[in-house]
Amino acid sequence: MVGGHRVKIVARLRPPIPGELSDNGIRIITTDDGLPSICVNNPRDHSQVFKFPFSSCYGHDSRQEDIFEADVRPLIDVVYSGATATIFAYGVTSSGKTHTMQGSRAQPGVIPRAVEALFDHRRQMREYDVTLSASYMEIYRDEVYDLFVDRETAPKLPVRENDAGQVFVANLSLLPIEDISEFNKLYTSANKQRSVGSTLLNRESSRSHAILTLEVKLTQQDKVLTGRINLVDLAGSENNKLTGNDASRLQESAAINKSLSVLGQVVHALNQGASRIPYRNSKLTRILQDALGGSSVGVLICNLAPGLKFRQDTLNTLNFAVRTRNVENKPVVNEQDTRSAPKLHFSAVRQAPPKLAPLAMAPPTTRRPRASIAPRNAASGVTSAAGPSRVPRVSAAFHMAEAAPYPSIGKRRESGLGIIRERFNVAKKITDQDIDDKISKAVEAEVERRLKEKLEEMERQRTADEERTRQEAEIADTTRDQTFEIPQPSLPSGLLTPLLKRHQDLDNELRQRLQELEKKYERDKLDGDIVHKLSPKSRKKTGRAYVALARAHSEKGDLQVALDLYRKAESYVPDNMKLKERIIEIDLAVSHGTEFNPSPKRARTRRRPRRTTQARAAQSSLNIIPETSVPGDESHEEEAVMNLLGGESKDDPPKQGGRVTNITFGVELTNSPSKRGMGTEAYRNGEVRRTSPRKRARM
Ligand SMILES: Nc1ncnc2c1ncn2[C@@H]1O[C@H](COP(=O)(O)OP(=O)(O)OP(=O)(O)O)[C@@H](O)[C@H]1O
Repeated sequence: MVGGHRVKIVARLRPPIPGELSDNGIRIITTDDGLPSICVNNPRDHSQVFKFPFSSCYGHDSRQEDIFEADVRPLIDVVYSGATATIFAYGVTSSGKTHTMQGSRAQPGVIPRAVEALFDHRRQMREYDVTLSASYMEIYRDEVYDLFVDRETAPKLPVRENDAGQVFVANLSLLPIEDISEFNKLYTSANKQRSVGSTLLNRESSRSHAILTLEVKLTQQDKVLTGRINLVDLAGSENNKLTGNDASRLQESAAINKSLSVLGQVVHALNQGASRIPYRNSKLTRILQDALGGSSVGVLICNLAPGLKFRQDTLNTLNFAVRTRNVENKPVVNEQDTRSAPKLHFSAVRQAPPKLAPLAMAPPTTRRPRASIAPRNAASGVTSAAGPSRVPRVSAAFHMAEAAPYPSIGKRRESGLGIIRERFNVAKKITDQDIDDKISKAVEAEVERRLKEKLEEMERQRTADEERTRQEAEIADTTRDQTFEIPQPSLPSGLLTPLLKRHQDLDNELRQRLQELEKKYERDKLDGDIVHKLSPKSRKKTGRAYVALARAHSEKGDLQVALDLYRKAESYVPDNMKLKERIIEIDLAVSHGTEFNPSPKRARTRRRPRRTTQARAAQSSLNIIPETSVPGDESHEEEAVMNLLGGESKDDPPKQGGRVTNITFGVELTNSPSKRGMGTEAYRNGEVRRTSPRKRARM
């Protein structure tokens, strides 16, 4: 064990991009104790400034190398010591995550610099035999794809867990890399496969989470140290009003927002010391399990976008960062004795799981076709089953070297499975078919074992519940028997009535208890999935119910309970920005012990009548962008949200008669000259957006 390690937070503010309006609403200052802080004006009350101190904060003029040298290079030593490090870039769409991680040819980001540093370091490790390998996956709409496999044929990869509880992506390629130029070729080609799309906020917006893993294997006699660095470029959270997403983008966006919302729930559960951490609620969190409360050294780079339109997202990101910095990991050194079976890691299949090693000795059995092998046969004319409908990157933002066509990479393009085959062939001189059989059998056995375990666990639970119920029934029976043993004729009339009534009550109680147990059993079974099993309407309804409950608690001053309930609501309506806003406010009020003043519940507003074509034409001739004209607009959603939260609006005047309120984000509250009134006119891409009549009426 290397020792407890908190996730390190690095904040980076990008410069305004051409055509984008900027203001001084987000700044970096250095506090008296020398810590840099991100300062953000409250978007709802410009007289408030929120401060978020982090160990590293980078302004719009920061250089790629500044971040790398200060916050990433130290991790290279960690990797060479045999531990795992994970760096993930988090932030709203277009905040600069891909720029920070990949960069461009002129400004290479964390990834190319890390690769260079890993190769540089290798030269110093003369006493070891060092090999470097890479795997690269993307999580697109909650499915995992191998970016080193042609995207037309890439199958969805399953996420599994080995006996040691390590999560891994089965059949993910782990390719050896000899030098930087070889990596560049692979990486450039793979990036072209990544799902990207154009939105109003980003011409090349990542529609998936991408995880590149670089693995270093240090061999010295019988010992093998395995260090890894996971470099994660998360897809950005999206406000569909700003992105102008169409229907297909909306689905992608929902998947992105959902997985990021689960990420937030995982961090929250870890902070609360919860017994159940909802890692399994999304593939992203399952795969990042090791980096969040696991055995990896973690660095979170929070990318922030300037400008008023991103202000709420910035606060969401910073709030997530504040919560994440409390997550503690327990890094371990991955050392193996080569005489024993190697361990498995989520990113690697080249290492056979412990169970696989002895299988090489077993006699060959009948071959079973494996779905994951199908794409490998694509070259020989065999097409795979329906592939993912992903959007290819039209032009990779990152071109470190001229892309080489895959065939030139030759053997190194072999999948992890292929590498296992190759190794076994050398060692035991057995056929591909034998190895496929053994691997299939091992995987099947593992799946069967897990299923059995799960069923046994459920059975144990049911038996325990039944036993309890039986005992309760016995008590009830005893009571009844005793009741009937009493010689009735000798009793005065009316004496039995209370006893019989009690018996009746017990029966009812027992029946009720049984029903509760059944419900609980069903609930437990559904727990992880329940949100996804509900229809959108039911999700909204449930979310609304939680919000009502949360609101009642917050009005009573029971903020912690209210916060938990709001978070519960968020798992049902993860896209609800208003709800996120409320969570941040209460979270900060709870963590700083300050007062929270819930706004009064507003009466439901009547829905505006649909605009006619003529009205729309008249509006467009005035060149005004009405709020409801944004493609993919969800004004009805917005209204539901307002109902959900009592009908507040971003344009609401500050509470408490315009005085500075005590809602403190971050650590400290300062006053700045009031800029109130700015919120009455919204700006988008330089065009003035007229405030809607509905909002004007409210102001
Ligand atoms: N620090 C920076 N300096 C200069 N340009 C930047 C910087 N950060 C981001 N940009 C530019 O901003 C735009 C958006 O950045 P990028 O694509 O990296 O955002 P993103 O967070 O990855 O977005 P998405 O989540 O939509 O993929 C790009 O044109 C990028 O070149």
